[in-house]
Amino acid sequence: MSKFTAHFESQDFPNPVIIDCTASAQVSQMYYEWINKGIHVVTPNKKANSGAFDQYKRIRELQRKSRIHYFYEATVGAGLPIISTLRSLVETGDKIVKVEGVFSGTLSYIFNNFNGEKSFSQIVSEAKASGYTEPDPRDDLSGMDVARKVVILARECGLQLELDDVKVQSLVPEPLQGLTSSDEFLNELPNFDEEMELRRKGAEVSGEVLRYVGVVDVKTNEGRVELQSFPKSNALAQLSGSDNLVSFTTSRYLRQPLIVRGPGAGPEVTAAGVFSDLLRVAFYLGAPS
Ligand SMILES: NC(=O)C1=CN([C@@H]2O[C@H](COP(=O)(O)OP(=O)(O)OC[C@H]3O[C@@H](n4cnc5c(N)ncnc54)[C@H](OP(=O)(O)O)[C@@H]3O)[C@@H](O)[C@H]2O)C=CC1
Ligand SMILES: N[C@@H](CC=O)C(=O)O
Repeated sequence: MSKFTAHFESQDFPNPVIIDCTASAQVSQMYYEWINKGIHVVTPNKKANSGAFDQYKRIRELQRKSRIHYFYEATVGAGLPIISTLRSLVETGDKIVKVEGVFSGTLSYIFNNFNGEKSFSQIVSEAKASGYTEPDPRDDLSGMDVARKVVILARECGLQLELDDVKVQSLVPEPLQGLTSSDEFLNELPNFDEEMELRRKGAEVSGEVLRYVGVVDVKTNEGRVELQSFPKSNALAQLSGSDNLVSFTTSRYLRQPLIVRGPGAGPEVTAAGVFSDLLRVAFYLGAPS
């Protein structure tokens, strides 16, 4: 842990909460210790819940048997109520069949704006400047950020999925996969604009648009992340900005899935998601609502 060490003990404060707003796996490895010390944890960081299943299970079991809270609503959909919706479906006895849709604000923004007016690399830079991407945008373009969300949602559904089990279609051009820095990657990306433009035109000639989707299939115990083309009449084709659209097909919502849609990335909505979790901790601890 180079930059960060939590020095305080829980008894120094009446109800300590640590909010981890990094994307660091190292920081997320501290959660067990913090919860064990009586420190509540709130985070938009996906690393703990999409890391090794045993570690995740250890945290969840400790948190369940302690009176310590661990909230991570913003790990999927930023400020949108995705985790809480899924939880309330499961807790009220519904059976989840499938969770699918656009889970990435960055890739939504990119494909919602990739209409022939600007190059692919230009739109990637805009997504980064808008604060939608991960600290390293390759995490978005490689599909790993969506794959992590697929794992998080799958585990909420009761599956024991590991990140490696998710089939991922990466959008990082093969020759750029070995680059060490994200700056180098962004500098090289324009060289592959033509390749992406061909894919876009391929969908366009059939009257379709490209969308990057994630799927948790509970029946087959599978997760996948892929670029698909959709007719313009499809709800996914009508997204705008950084919209996420998450569709829950369940026993209760079988013919007509329950849908949550809205901006799914960016500093404001993410901060709101994290703040809402913090208020929930305070409320559960007895603060007036
Ligand atoms: N941006 C978004 O729309 C959303 C983001 N999230 C999640 O929120 C988290 C943060 O994302 P975002 O705010 O965009 O990323 P940023 O890169 O803007 O912020 C990350 C911050 O974490 C700090 N940091 C990194 N490692 C450490 C460490 N070991 N100790 C202390 N500080 C550290 C960085 O400091 P420094 O700059 O000094 O390196 C930086 O200030 C990620 O986990 C992301 O997945 C979730 C939902 C939406
Ligand atoms: N980079 C992510 C941020 C939220 O998780 C995204 O684009 O969705």
